[in-house]
Amino acid sequence: MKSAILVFPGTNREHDAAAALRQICGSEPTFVWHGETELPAGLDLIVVPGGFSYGDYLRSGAMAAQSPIMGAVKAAADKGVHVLGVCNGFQIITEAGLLPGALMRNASLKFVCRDVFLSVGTTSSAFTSALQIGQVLQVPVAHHDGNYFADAATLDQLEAEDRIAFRYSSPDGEFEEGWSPNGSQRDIAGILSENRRVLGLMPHPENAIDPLLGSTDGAGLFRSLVQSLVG
Ligand SMILES: NC(=O)CC[C@H](N)C(=O)O
Repeated sequence: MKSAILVFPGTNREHDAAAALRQICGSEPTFVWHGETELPAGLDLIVVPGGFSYGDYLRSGAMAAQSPIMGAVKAAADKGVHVLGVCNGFQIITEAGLLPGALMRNASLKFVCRDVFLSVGTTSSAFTSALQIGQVLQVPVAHHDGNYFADAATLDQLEAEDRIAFRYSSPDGEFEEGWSPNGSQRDIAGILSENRRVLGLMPHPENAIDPLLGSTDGAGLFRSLVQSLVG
């Protein structure tokens, strides 16, 4: 599996993403600086990792979305290359127009850093194929702008097209008040693009791959990728 991890000024999870790709997918990623205009040839996966690109100034992800490398990312996505945006990466690819909606300030107006529970919404994507629908994953979040917003028509479309990959839930997989860390519309934690090859999610699966970190539930996403993308 050939993968690239983008690095912007202020990115801080690129090595966590690299560790997950190494440990679970058995592949060594290439780091690509935001000022580049080309990506390595023959990529299967582009990871846009978490962090505080451009210090979250203006709006989280808004400035990074205008970086030189994003033209190549959009062109690759148009050709069907898989793109995984985690946390700030989700914000960046949404600002770049690869996914609909926006990530707004958490409803609490506070930075939230803790484990959350995610219910798997679909297994029909390369990111979720090794999971089960309704399976509950314990994965950490660390953000202040994770409140997913889209208009009702877009949310209905995401649901109708089975594009909600993950929802915040209780540990039993129930959608009850109090479990979402940020007030996202319809408890959305992660969504897929129309062609199902771009996934953006706020929680950090790359930080839940080792028992020492309290959970290995994030490993299933990387296992799905390696099963789906390595033929
Ligand atoms: N961990 C992250 O990627 C954080 C994303 C962004 N800086 C926020 O706080 O919302």
